[in-house]
Amino acid sequence: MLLDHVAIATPDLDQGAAPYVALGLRPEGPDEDVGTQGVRVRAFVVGDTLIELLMPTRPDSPIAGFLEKKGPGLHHTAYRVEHLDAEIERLRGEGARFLSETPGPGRAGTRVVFLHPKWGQGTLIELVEHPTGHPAGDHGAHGQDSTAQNGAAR
Ligand SMILES: CC[C@@H](C(=O)O)C(=O)SCCNC(=O)CCNC(=O)[C@H](O)C(C)(C)COP(=O)(O)OP(=O)(O)OC[C@H]1O[C@@H](n2cnc3c(N)ncnc32)[C@H](O)[C@@H]1OP(=O)(O)O
Ligand SMILES: [Co+2]
Repeated sequence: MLLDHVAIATPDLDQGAAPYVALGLRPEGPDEDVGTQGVRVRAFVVGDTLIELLMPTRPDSPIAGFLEKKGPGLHHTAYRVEHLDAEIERLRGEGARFLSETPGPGRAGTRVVFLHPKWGQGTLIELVEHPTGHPAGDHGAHGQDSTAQNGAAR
C-alpha cells in the first residue's frame, strides 16, 4: 500500500497553495472539480505522492463543514490500493467503520471510500483505486512507476 495523497482543506486555493509554491512544488495538471464531493482540487507532486488542496464549491461540501468547525488544515490521508472492493471486504472483516462501503468518484478518475475518523483514531482515512491503464494508476503522472515500488503488476 502506498500513500496516495495528503489532503488539506482551504477556503481559497491560491492562498492555500502559497506555501507549496514557495517550497518549489509543481502542480499536477489543472485544478479539478469533483462535483460529488463539492470540492475543487489542486494537487502538488511530492516525490511519488501528492499534496491535495481542497476548496469547497458549495455550502454542503464536507470541506465547507470542516472549515467552519476546525478552520484550514490537514483534512485526511489517502492510501492507494490495487483492488478497492477486495480491500473493503478485507477491512470489513477487521471491523473497520466505513462512512459508506460504496465507492464514489474521486479526482483523476479514481474510485474512493472513506473510513470514519473515530475508527481512524482521530484521522479521516481514504482508500483510492486508480483506473487501470491510467497514467496516475502507475504513478506515471508522479514521475515514478509503482510496479517497481509495489513489486507487483497492476
Ligand atoms: C477530491 C476528491 C476526493 C479525492 O479524490 O481525494 C476527496 O478527497 S473528497 C474529500 C472530501 N470528502 C469527504 O471528506 C467525504 C467524507 N467525509 C465526510 O463524510 C464528513 O466530512 C465526515 C468525516 C463524516 C465528518 O462530517 P461531520 O459533519 O463533521 O460529522 P461529525 O460532526 O459527526 O464528525 C464526526 C467526528 O469526526 C470529526 N471529524 C470530522 N472531520 C474530520 C477530519 N477530516 N479529520 C478528523 N476528524 C474529523 C468531528 O470533529 C467529529 O468528532 P467529535 O466532535 O469528537 O465527535
Ligand atoms: Co482525498
